[in-house]
Amino acid sequence: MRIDGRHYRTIWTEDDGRTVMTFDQRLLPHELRLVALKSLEDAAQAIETMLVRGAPLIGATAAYGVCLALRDDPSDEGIERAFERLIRTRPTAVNLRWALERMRSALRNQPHGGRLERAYAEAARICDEDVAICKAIGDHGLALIRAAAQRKGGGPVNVLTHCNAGWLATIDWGTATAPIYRAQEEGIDVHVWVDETRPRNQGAALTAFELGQQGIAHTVIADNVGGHLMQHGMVDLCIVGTDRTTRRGDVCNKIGTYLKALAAADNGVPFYVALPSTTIDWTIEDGLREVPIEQRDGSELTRVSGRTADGRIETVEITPAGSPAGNWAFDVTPARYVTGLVTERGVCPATAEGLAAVFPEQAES
Ligand SMILES: CSC[C@H](O)[C@@H](O)C(=O)COP(=O)(O)O
Repeated sequence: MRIDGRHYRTIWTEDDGRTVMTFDQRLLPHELRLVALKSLEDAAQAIETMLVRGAPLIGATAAYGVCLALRDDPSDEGIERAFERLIRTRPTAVNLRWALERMRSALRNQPHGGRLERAYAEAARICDEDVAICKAIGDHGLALIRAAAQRKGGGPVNVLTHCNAGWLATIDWGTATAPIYRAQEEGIDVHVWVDETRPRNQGAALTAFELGQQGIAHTVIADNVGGHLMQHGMVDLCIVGTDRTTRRGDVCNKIGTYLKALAAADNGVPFYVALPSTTIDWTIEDGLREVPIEQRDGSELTRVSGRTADGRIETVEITPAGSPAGNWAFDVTPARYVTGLVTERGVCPATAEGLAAVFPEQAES
């Protein structure tokens, strides 16, 4: 996707093909700062500090983190050390584990000599596949937006989204945003309600930024507005992403997603979740009991940052000193509130049978 007219992916290699480049998402939309990741520790800290974020991008960064680790130590122990360091960086997005396991099985039992090349090639394949997967999600989701446009028979299709499941969260295209970008290509009139997504404001900062850069009509709304808009017929469909979806279709996503799903169910608004197969955790069923929910520092809630009129980034306190803050970063939407899962192989019901029909080889393993 484009920033100031130039095409970027969110992660790429430069120079000798070994320096891993990304940009610091904590500074967007105010500054586009490119960052070179040069070591395992750089990659791990980029994930931990949310310099990069979003389930597929977390996975891809971890894959490159393994490559960077192998530059210092290509032994089996080196691979294990990298795995152990990276798996601890963030607990909820399952793409992290998926990417690390894939790297480990591509490298284990391979001669030490060619390991580094093999690692970089595998990480690049993970990225290329993610781009193709997101594009395919876009094609399948496009049919849903097209159908909404036909039902409506005029005026923009209003899509509500939460957090940033856009191209910044993936390698390119995004998951929830891919159908929107495809709709734009098809000339469908589309408008996006962008939940601000407190406390880190991924919607207000990142989704609004990327939609604006691609010329998509959008409006940023406070997190509590969506229900009101749905009651007044102002939302045609919701499309959100996910950090981990269980084999029976329970969806873990950014905190607040569940409340949007409840409001959508109460108002008969279709609620879709766009996801690559790499975000399905086939090892678990019950999202409420089995998905580890990240709890983050309360300061994310008690402080806000933004750019001042003279261009400085400032952080200010918004709560009384001493008030404790609870900061759960994700919640689980039970499958019964999900109208459909938009995957790279098509749209399916959020049920064990629905997912098994689309991914039979995974469901049986
Ligand atoms: C496609 S990324 C996963 C989600 O869709 C996204 O909404 C999300 O929750 C990302 O969380 P983050 O904490 O910013 O990494």
